[in-house]
This record gives sequence, C-alpha cells and structure tokens, in this order.
Amino acid sequence: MHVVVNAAMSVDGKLASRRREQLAISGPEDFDRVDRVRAAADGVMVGVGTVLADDPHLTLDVTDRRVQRQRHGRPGNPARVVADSTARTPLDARILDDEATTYVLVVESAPEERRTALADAGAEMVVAGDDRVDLAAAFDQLADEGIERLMIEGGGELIFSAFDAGLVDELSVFVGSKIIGGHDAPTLADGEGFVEEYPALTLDDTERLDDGVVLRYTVDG
Ligand SMILES: NC(=O)c1ccc[n+]([C@@H]2O[C@H](COP(=O)([O-])OP(=O)(O)OC[C@H]3O[C@@H](n4cnc5c(N)ncnc54)[C@H](O)[C@@H]3O)[C@@H](O)[C@H]2O)c1
Ligand SMILES: Nc1nc(=O)c(N)c(NC[C@H](O)[C@H](O)[C@H](O)COP(=O)(O)O)[nH]1
Repeated sequence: MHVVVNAAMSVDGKLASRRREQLAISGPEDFDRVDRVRAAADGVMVGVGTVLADDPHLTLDVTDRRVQRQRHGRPGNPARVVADSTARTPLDARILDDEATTYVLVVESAPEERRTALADAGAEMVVAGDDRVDLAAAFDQLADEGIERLMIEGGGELIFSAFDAGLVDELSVFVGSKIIGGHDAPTLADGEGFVEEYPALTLDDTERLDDGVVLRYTVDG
C-alpha cells in the first residue's frame, strides 16, 4: 500500500486553532489540488478527532469530468477510512452517507453495541489492535479490500501515528500565510512526538498556490 499524507498548515505548523473548529487554511487553488490527490487515491483517511471536529464528507464531485479523468475510470468516490478505536463516530456523520464505502477501524475492545450500530449505519468495520488501532494491520486488511493508494488527511494525532509506524511514503503540505499559534492547537504531527530518531524527508518540489506554498516530500527509508 502506498500512503500519502496531505494537509494544510499555518506558517507555525498548526492544522486548526485551539478551538479545533474547521478552519480554511487552503485557498481555492489548494482545495482543487486536494481534490486531485483524493481522486488519485483508492481511500481517503482521517482520525475520529477530525470527524468530530469537522464532520467532513471526504468525497469528490464525481460528476466533474476532470475528477472522472483523474479517477482513471474507477467508478464513484474513493473509499473513506476513519481511525476510531472505540467506535465514537456519530451515527449521523456525513462520512456514513451512501456516497462512498466507509471503513471504520476499531480495536478489539470497542463496545459491541457501538460497533453494531455503525455497521447497521452502513460502515464496514475493521478490527485491528488492542488499545489503539494497529495501523499496519488495518492497512493490510484495507489492501486486501483493494485499497492500494491511501491518502491520510489528518489530523495531527493520526499523522504522527502513521509516521511513527513507518507507514508514510509521501507528504504534501500546503503552508498558508497565517499564524495560528496556541500550544493546544493541533499541529501537523501531534501524539507523543519523536525524541531520538526523526523521520527523514527529501524535498522533491515546491509550488506557489493561493497565498502560500505546497511542499512535496518523499519519506526516506
Ligand atoms: N488543516 C488540515 O489539513 C486538517 C486536516 C485534518 C484535520 N484537521 C484538524 O485537526 C484536528 C483534529 O486532529 P486530532 O489530532 O485532534 O484528531 P485526529 O483526526 O488525528 O484523530 C485522532 C483520534 O483518532 C483515533 N485513533 C485511532 N487509532 C489511532 C492511531 N493509531 N493513531 C492516532 N489516532 C488514532 C483516536 O481516537 C485519536 O484520538 C481538527 O481540528 C481538524 O479540523 C486539519
Ligand atoms: N486540505 C485542507 N485544507 C484546509 O484548509 C483544511 N481545513 C483541511 N481540513 C481537512 C479536513 O478533513 C476537512 O474537514 C475536510 O477537508 C472537509 O472537506 P470535505 O467536507 O471532505 O469536502 N484540509
């Protein structure tokens, strides 16, 4: 499985304000680019923190001929994937609508009634891990379902975890020209943080878009 992390951050590395409300950092050009990254993916993934904060659709305008071309004939939307250890995804979440297949990744100990309710709401349940979703094991199961190229949109906890598990192949990040600040605001990589060994990146490309710049990296090793 090829994993691409894509996000938008302020100059000081924040994904949103400390209020964790949905905050448009990307401009129209970058949102178009994000749709192209999504269109090229078989799955688009977020953590449940993002579902709770943003209630994202994680879908594309599949009637758009450009999107259809970028889907290379693959029908409909990419699958949606949520890392959600204890099945906290709200049953009225937009990612549970019928626009695309949605995989909810939970742990063994997730409450059975919540798992059942999500399955009844149309989610495909994937069980991997004990206290936290075992991303490597979950990704193997997703690969068995035909997901060969996975886009991770965030948030900071999930992005750190994917790097920590050595699962990220590419990173593209839009840096918007604003300062958000706040030690409680989510950043591009949250979680425990690296203290001795740090994932090394190779800068492949930079591109001016909207009021900022897109940085594209290959993850080394
Ligand atoms: N600017 C952007 O590009 C962008 C993109 C996505 C989200 N966001 C913002 O990020 C914030 C949400 O980020 P966040 O870090 O709070 O939450 P998140 O979306 O990273 O979800 C984290 C949660 O996912 C669950 N999870 C299950 N298995 C996990 C694993 N192996 N590793 C990590 N998490 C796992 C846990 O419950 C964890 O609390 C929101 O404010 C949202 O608006 C911004
Ligand atoms: N690329 C990007 N730029 C931003 O400025 C921003 N705030 C997000 N945030 C990502 C998060 O997942 C959003 O909630 C979805 O991008 C919502 O978009 P959809 O409803 O899926 O169309 N992503």
